[in-house]
Amino acid sequence: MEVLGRPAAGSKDRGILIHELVLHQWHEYRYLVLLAAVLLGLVVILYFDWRLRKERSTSSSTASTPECRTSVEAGWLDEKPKSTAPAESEDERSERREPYENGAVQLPKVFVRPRSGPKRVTGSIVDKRPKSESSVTGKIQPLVFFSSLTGTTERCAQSLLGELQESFKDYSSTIIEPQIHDLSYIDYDDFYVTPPKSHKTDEPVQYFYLLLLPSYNIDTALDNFLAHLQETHHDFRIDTAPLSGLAGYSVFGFGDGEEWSTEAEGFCSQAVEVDKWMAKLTGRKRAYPMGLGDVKSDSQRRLGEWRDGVVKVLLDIAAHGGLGEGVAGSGDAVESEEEDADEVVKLGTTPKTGAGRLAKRGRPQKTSRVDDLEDLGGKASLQSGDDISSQSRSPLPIDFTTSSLASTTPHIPKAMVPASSPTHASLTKQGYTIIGSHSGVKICRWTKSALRGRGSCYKFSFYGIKSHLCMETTPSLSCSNKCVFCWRHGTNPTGTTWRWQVDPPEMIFEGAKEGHYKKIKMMRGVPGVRAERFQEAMKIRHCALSLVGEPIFYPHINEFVAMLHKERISSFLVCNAQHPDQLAALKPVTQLYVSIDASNAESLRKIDRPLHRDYWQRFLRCLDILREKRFRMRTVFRLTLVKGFNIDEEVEGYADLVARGLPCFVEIKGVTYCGTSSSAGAGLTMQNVPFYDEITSFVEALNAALERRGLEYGIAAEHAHSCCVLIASKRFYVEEKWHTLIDYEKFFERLESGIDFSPEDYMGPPTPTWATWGQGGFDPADERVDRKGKPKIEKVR
Ligand SMILES: Cc1cc2nc3c(=O)[nH]c(=O)nc-3n(C[C@H](O)[C@H](O)[C@H](O)COP(=O)(O)O)c2cc1C
Ligand code: SF4
Repeated sequence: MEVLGRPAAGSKDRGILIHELVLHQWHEYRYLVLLAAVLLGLVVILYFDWRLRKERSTSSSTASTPECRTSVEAGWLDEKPKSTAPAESEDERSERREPYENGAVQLPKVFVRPRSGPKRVTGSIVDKRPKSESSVTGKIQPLVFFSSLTGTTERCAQSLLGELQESFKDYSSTIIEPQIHDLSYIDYDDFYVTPPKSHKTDEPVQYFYLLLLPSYNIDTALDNFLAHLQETHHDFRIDTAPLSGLAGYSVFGFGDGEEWSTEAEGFCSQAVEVDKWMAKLTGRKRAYPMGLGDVKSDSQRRLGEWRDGVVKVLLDIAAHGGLGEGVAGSGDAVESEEEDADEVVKLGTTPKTGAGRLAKRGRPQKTSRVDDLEDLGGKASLQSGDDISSQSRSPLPIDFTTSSLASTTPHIPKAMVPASSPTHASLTKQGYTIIGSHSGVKICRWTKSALRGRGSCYKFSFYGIKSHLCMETTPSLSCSNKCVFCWRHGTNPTGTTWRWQVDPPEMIFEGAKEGHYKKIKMMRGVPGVRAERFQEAMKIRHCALSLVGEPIFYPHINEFVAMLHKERISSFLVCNAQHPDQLAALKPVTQLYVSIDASNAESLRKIDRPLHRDYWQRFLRCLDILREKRFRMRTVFRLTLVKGFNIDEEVEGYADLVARGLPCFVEIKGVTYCGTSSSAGAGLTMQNVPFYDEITSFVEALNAALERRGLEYGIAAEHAHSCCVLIASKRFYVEEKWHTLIDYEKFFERLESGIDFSPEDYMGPPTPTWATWGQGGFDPADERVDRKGKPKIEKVR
């Protein structure tokens, strides 16, 4: 082993020698080596720096997105060119910058210097909000919105408008004169889905909404507004904050502090809710805190304070181009946890969470869709005294097609028209008898006229219905339209879904008959009432389910109609073509109408002002359903002509609709002007009522258009006195004579037989000659009188 160790010892000595030599050299030259290394490093750094400068000055083609700009870089990019070119104006500069903001022009690539050590983040927070959200561009247009039932809020809104106009008159370069809108008469889609479009394309405008709202714990139009805000927020097709383009908004609520002393008890509860939804829809752009005023004490003072605050904010936005951080008193856009808490309900926590929270406010409690159904049925049975099994046997045909997940349907359904409500008072004043909580009955002027032997309405001339034997009623005072010609004086409840307590059909039927007979009896002492007619009138033979509202909206409409038929009362049911599912489920009635108020979607939107967004699809589906039903019951299109709305150039469109629905009859009628403030608010005046000549010209044109399409129709009858003409299918033209009358006895016989039957099976005798086209349509057995009761000579065309 020693022999082997020798060579190893020699090589070790050599290694030590080399090591010592290197060490010696290092000590000798170390300063020189270090100096050379430092110099080399400097040269390398200078080289890269030169390369970078050269690249910056020549490159113009590599991309960078605006989001990538740090504040320093942004400063560099926006720096004025150091050339000798003439100075740019601000407009020119903004024009030059605009393409960067659009991302249309590509910016020079920013060189990122490699760094050693931990990563350092520099620059300001990148604002990813849309431009419209973070700053105001162009002029500001304040819009005052109000809702009012008894006029208080309207008056305050009008004077606020004047004060705002005065405040901003010297700021016309930045603030456009404020405007006012009644929430009952605007199309929500125009203002509350996205902000309105500015008419002046050259001048960008941003809107500032000021909402003045009362609160009602009964159903009013405000419930629809709230439902619209909620549905818009939850609509999966649109952004959850589609109003973020507004410059800002603020709400002022009016309430009664004596009755509802605290917010928890419901003081200004609806204004509070609107404010909450507006915060969501605008992406939290509450520009000034909500104001609340007690109409019994401090509302004027509070409104004044709120107005001053809002004016300051508006001037501030106009001056600084945005809400900024420090608007006095506004705080954060979220004023309470409520706005977020609601999201929790939406995302699926138990409905009780939301219910408890909202109950605090004294407003309807949110619940799930399943709860809505069960509760509605359950409550209905409790209300009516029906047993639970009978309720569960007949589920309510509620229309959920437009209801959202977080429905506004109250947990405890409210009365549609409570006895204490202004709607009740208004309808009673108009002569309606309110039955239960959602139905009404009224005797019409033709019933009174027939009792006095002064003529029946067109239904006698066309179908053989004597007006004094006819009851006009509706099981639903609510409907899903806001027609410009509606008689309801704008106060009635409207809704896309049935969300009220449900009265049993027996109660409505008994109540309607009682109310009708009571009114007939009141005619006993009226001069001219004929004894025999009075006697006859004490047995109702016909029922027009058409008064106001939407009869098929009532969940038990089929049961109600069956009760009429059981007592051999014929049924004429008019619906507004907005509820196809209910229409499809409707069992035979004597005559089924759909209102055809326009020939195209745009015109229908203007005249019927439907609440359903898919109103036109619903309308067309109803026509298809009517077409299917045409061999099972008499089907009718009812056209109500309103001059300036739905007559001009619409003949061909109406003819197309007839071709689609193939109704047995088409009734064409001129609108009746009811002279209410609501019709005036809708832009309707006496000028919109067509003359009978205009009606007849339209009818002739429509008849010709049907003929051109090869459709077998003809003008069958007229009743000039009601401005009404009947076009009928040739199915009712037998042996050279129109047979538009109905054989009611045959109708009941067929119905009771349980065997399928068609309209021809209960076709009556020929239409009387005096009622046919060209004869005027006034029954010669009656006496025609003028408004003062003086005999009048019937003019025959
Ligand atoms: C039937 C009815 C219900 C009301 N409900 C409430 C309510 O729940 N909370 C509230 O603060 N005020 C309530 N009020 C008071 C009104 O909001 C208040 O009178 C308001 O000024 C009415 O405004 P308007 O005249 O513009 O319709 C109610 C008033 C009535 C007649
Ligand atoms: S459908 Fe009838 S009740 Fe409803 S708004 Fe139109 S006219 Fe009035």
